Amino acid sequence: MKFLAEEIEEYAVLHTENESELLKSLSRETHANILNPRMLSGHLQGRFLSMISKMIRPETILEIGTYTGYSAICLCEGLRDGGKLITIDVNEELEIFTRKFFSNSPYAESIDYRIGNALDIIPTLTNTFDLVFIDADKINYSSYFNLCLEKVRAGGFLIADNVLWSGKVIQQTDIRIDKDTQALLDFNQMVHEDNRVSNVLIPIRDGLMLLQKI
Ligand SMILES: C[S@@+](CC[C@H](N)C(=O)[O-])C[C@H]1O[C@@H](n2cnc3c(N)ncnc32)[C@H](O)[C@@H]1O
Repeated sequence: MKFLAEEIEEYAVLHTENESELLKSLSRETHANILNPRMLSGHLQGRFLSMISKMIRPETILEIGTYTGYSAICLCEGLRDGGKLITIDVNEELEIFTRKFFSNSPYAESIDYRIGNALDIIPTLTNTFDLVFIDADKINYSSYFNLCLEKVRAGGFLIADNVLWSGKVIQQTDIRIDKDTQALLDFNQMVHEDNRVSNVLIPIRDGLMLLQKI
């Protein structure tokens, strides 16, 4: 399900800041060479993440689900001088491709790229985060939220991607609900009811849940 009419999305992109040349070539090369390129955040969402990061001016960001690094580079655009982004991905096959773009970006020194299962790595992190971006396996969204919340400073933010899951979150209940959809339904309900955070579900691209720790 598309949430925006195609013409409206095109108009929104046309009236949104351009991607950098680096992001354009990252997107092009991901589409040409890497499986599942639709996982990449893309122009409109990428500019949105960049803008959010520039509003927060984070010192420390955690990203769960690097893929080829598009959203990581967008989020780095708002980092304070000397700030750091830790990004985690379990897929080691993406490492060479992704590291090349990180090295060629202005944020080479700011990005700490870790290969491994986020469920194992997050508990080892001793940082306090200003911003967390959750964009990995949907089945573990609630676990990522629970693992990360204690590491987010009061007033800090979490963003979870794909929370509308192509509209499957509102599908008829007589159709069998798959595990990913159920995990997102549970996540959306859980954070909505959690009084430690305030939340807004933004229907951009595949749905972003924006959360602020109270
Ligand atoms: C949707 S993609 C991320 C897209 C990226 N954030 C962007 O916007 O360009 C999801 C990524 O999560 C990774 N992933 C899935 N399960 C994971 C896990 N348990 N730990 C770490 N990464 C995981 C996948 O390998 C995949 O690259």
